[in-house]
Amino acid sequence: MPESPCPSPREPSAAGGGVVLTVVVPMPAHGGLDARLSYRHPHPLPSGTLVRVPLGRRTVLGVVWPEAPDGEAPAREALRPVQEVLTALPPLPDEWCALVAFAARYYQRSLGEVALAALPPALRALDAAGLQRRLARRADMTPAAPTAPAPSPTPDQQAAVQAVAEADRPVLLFGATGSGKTEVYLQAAAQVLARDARAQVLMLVPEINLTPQLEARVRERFGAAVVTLHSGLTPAQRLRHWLAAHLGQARVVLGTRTAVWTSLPRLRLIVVDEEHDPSYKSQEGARYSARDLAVYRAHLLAAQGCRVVLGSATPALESWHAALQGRYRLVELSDRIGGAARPALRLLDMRTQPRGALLAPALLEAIQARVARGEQALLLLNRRGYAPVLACPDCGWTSGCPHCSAYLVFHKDERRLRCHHCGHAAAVPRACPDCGNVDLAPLGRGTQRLEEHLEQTLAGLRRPDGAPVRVGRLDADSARTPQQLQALLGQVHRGEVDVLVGTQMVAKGHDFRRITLVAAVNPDAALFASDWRAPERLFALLLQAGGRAGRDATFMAAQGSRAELWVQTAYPQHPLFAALARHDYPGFAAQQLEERRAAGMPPFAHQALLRAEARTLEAALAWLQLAAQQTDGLPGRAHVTLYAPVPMTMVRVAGVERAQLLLESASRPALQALLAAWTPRLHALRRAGPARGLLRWAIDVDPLGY
Ligand SMILES: Nc1ncnc2c1ncn2[C@@H]1O[C@H](COP(=O)(O)OP(=O)(O)OP(=O)(O)O)[C@@H](O)[C@H]1O
Ligand SMILES: [Zn+2]
Repeated sequence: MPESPCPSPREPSAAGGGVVLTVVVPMPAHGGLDARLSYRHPHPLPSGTLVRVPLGRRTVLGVVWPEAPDGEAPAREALRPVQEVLTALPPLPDEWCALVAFAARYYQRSLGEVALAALPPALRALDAAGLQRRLARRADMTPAAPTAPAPSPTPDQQAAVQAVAEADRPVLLFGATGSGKTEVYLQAAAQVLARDARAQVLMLVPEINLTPQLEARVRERFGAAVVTLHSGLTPAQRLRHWLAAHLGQARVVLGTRTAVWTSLPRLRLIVVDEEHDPSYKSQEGARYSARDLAVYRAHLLAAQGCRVVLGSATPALESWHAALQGRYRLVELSDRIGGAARPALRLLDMRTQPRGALLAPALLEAIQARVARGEQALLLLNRRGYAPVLACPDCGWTSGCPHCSAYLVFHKDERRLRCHHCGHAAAVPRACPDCGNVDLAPLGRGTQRLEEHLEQTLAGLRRPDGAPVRVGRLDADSARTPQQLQALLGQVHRGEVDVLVGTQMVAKGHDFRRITLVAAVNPDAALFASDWRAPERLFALLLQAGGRAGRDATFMAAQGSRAELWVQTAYPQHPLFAALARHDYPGFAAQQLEERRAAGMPPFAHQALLRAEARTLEAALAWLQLAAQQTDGLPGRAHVTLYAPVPMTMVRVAGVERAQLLLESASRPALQALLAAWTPRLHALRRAGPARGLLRWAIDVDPLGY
């Protein structure tokens, strides 16, 4: 990422009896202002101070801002007084302001939008009195002594912890699944906290509810000094946790993507677990990457000795490339804890299996044998529902969504057809709407169908204790609430479920101890998807899924069992599988990077998308065409390639047509210069209103998917 100077606090200028303050207010860039406004106040206030100021007829939360680095004067029309200063809170740290300023600039959003979205929503509604009451009510967070002792680190882990402490650049912790990366994060955190009685640690994870074990582990280790920040909290909880972090009482913040914005006055270590996970990239508002911002944040705090660790068994190719170039320090954990073997790959050539078989007979036998021995099996099928389409074999009717360019998925248990994109639901028709045929057939397979199939085929099978086999399913339907999810995960951990079927949710960092066999039922679609990141994603998914097998070396030895990853595919010769069989991420990455280099794709080029949504596809495309013309003569233009506007792969969602324009450049500064000059032109173009029917547009810098 490009560097940005930390803006220096502004010397307030005299105006009337007091001073003029620059305050950032919640305002989207569409107004043509950059969301910095001037207000009067009797005396100077440090930058980062939270204030309440009038904006139009409302009173809003604002942040006293350091003067713009270019000294450009903010709009002065509205020299109204600051209404209230939230003196109960210390100002937001300079580094926080610098992070927000950078993100607004880099992702082409208004400062006010980014700054206010980075604060807890409940804070926006509080006045000084309300805040005082909140603070008084807050329970005292006395840092409790750790409740669980740390295991003694392996030599590899010890070396990794030391490398983190000594690193002069971001660390990429590359370690196989189950190699003890989490333990490295915990020990590195413990070291930082022990060295400085006020130091704080930020741990980012892709998803908190899916891996409650991790939260439990962090809490066991650091006691009451831990707070979480994620979307599952109530607004009041979120505010309470945020305040604890901002006031320095929370020493460890464990959170998802949005937690990267937490105000942490003494941040000294940032961990990004499973750094390859696409959920670190926001898909709305400012489309930021929490991983990239974490790296930038540590860079802002380099002088204070803040470190950042990105960890994964399958790093994003961008991160891997940075490590190869030496921009990141590569630290490896080479073995699984306890010497557990990595799963052996078994490819099942589906071209030679009985036609229409959901599971190859050999795989079914293997599952039966394992369950009969008291082991667990995990089956990955990345489609929820019973069947992805309902079809009429007579006339060819298919269950299309009336609002989207997608099929309605057949959910057998509720007898409904559901669109997974817009939420549209309809009863299953009794007969074909086109020809009246009553024998409609589900096409393809989803997790519900696989679950049903397994329940039928395994019906006679017994576990070692004589009990019948239990099949469980983990997907967005079976785990609609956090409670359902917790209950299901608990059943798997306690061994009450023998065969677990699920979407990619089953592949995430679970530490299930008795799983010995993992199978990918139908991964082929991803091999040839139009998205050029698909192979990278599939490799990560399969390797991570396989990583759930055989994690407990003692259990494996006692069972005399061998961890296996089975993959059903019609393309067993695909090079991706050869690399997977060798557990060879570096080999896979080298081959992918070579392809990307040859094709001039990221990380060898930098991209941005202009997306447009409109009532008609023509309107969306026409607006993108106008937008493209606006790039004429802009700085950086000569070094940026503009592609023709195209419909998105999923062109229609919820009745809205979507199109996009890709910009690409070998030079990030050139692309940034162009975007910065282009954005105000686009706002002006929109205000002038030449494109009828346009609903929204947005720029996505470093997009992850098309
Ligand atoms: N030094 C150690 N001594 C004993 N047990 C350990 C040690 N380090 C880790 N473990 C245990 O080994 C298992 C795997 O470790 P951990 O969860 O840290 O791995 P990981 O690399 O984060 O895994 P994944 O990437 O698959 O989520 C856990 O049950 C953990 O408690
Ligand atoms: Zn739909």
